[in-house]
Amino acid sequence: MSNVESNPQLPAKVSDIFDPTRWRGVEGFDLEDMTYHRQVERDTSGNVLRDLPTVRIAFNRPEVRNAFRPGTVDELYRVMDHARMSSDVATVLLTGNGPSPKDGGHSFCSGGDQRIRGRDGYRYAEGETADSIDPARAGRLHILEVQRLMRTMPKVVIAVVNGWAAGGGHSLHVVSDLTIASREHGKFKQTDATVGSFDAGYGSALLARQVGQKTAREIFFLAREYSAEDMVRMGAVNEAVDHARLEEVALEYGADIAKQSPQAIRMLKFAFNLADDGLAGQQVFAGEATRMAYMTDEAVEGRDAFLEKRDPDWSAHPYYF
Ligand SMILES: CC(C)(COP(=O)(O)OP(=O)(O)OC[C@H]1O[C@@H](n2cnc3c(N)ncnc32)[C@H](O)[C@@H]1OP(=O)(O)O)[C@@H](O)C(=O)NCCC(=O)NCCSC(=O)c1cc(O)c2ccccc2c1O
Repeated sequence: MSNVESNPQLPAKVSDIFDPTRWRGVEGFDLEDMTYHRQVERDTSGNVLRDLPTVRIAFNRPEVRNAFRPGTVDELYRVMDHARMSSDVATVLLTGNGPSPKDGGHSFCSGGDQRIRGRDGYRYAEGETADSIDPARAGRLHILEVQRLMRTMPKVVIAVVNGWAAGGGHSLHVVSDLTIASREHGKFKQTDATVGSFDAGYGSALLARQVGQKTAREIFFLAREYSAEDMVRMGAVNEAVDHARLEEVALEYGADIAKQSPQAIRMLKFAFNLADDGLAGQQVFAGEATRMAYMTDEAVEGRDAFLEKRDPDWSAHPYYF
């Protein structure tokens, strides 16, 4: 065992391809269904030298193919929002821990936990099954709130599909900015209609933008299984990667993203979203345009003139064409 690997500060190995030397657990979260790690550089003894600009968010219910229940979604939203507000984070990797201790199956996410699905959405429950549902709390469909957060956060979200992406898990990969998938274990299946559900928002409409109308309808209407290579051919996955190298390659993506201008990345993400997101997309893009405007001397003159109770002097600011 090397010095690094014997360092007691290393986080637990939460997944088969998780390299504890590349990460530290993010403190301040009491997580049950998710894990949250920050990429770090360590010295030869394994001590953290500095944080690096990628975070790893992972579903941690491999025994049910990383299905999400309301508490899982609450945790996912909290850590995703923390990543959104961390100004030194450029890239979010969304993945699943595993494989399953029960049968060795690999999963990214298999969508809503069907055992606690009620007639009004997914129900909070003390235990794992329907008999422990909390009747005082309404059903939730708030994975859609997570989708909107992923879509509107000014960071690149990469789905790192290490196993099954099914149902609502499939939609999470669709809404991610980029997807890389395990060549051996990455499997895609849109099971919504099989269980009487339908993501009629990003999960279907955005998929049709990515793969075309006929193919998207095939994926939803037939609920067939597709490999990572199939999805690369269809245009929904950027790259199929050897399973053992999946997280390493995801970090290489993160390193390349971190070489680009943060401002350019967020303007590009919001520009890619704009047409499909309508006025809500325009609002997000326009907010960043306003931020850039505030950085100019021209906008400073407008503010200063107001505070100094005088007319603004625009003479130094031409009508550019
Ligand atoms: C993902 C699979 C194709 C994998 O098949 P495989 O044969 O490899 O594994 P098993 O089927 O044997 O599963 C092992 C183990 O895990 C349990 N499990 C798997 N998925 C779930 C799940 N989603 N919920 C509960 N439990 C699950 C399975 O029962 C086994 O348990 P054992 O006790 O028997 O060991 C396959 O598992 C599969 O098809 N899974 C179901 C996928 C699915 O239909 N997901 C739900 C789709 S609907 C949805 O996600 C959804 C959620 C929302 O919140 C929405 C909100 C708004 C709009 C739409 C929404 C939406 O569509």
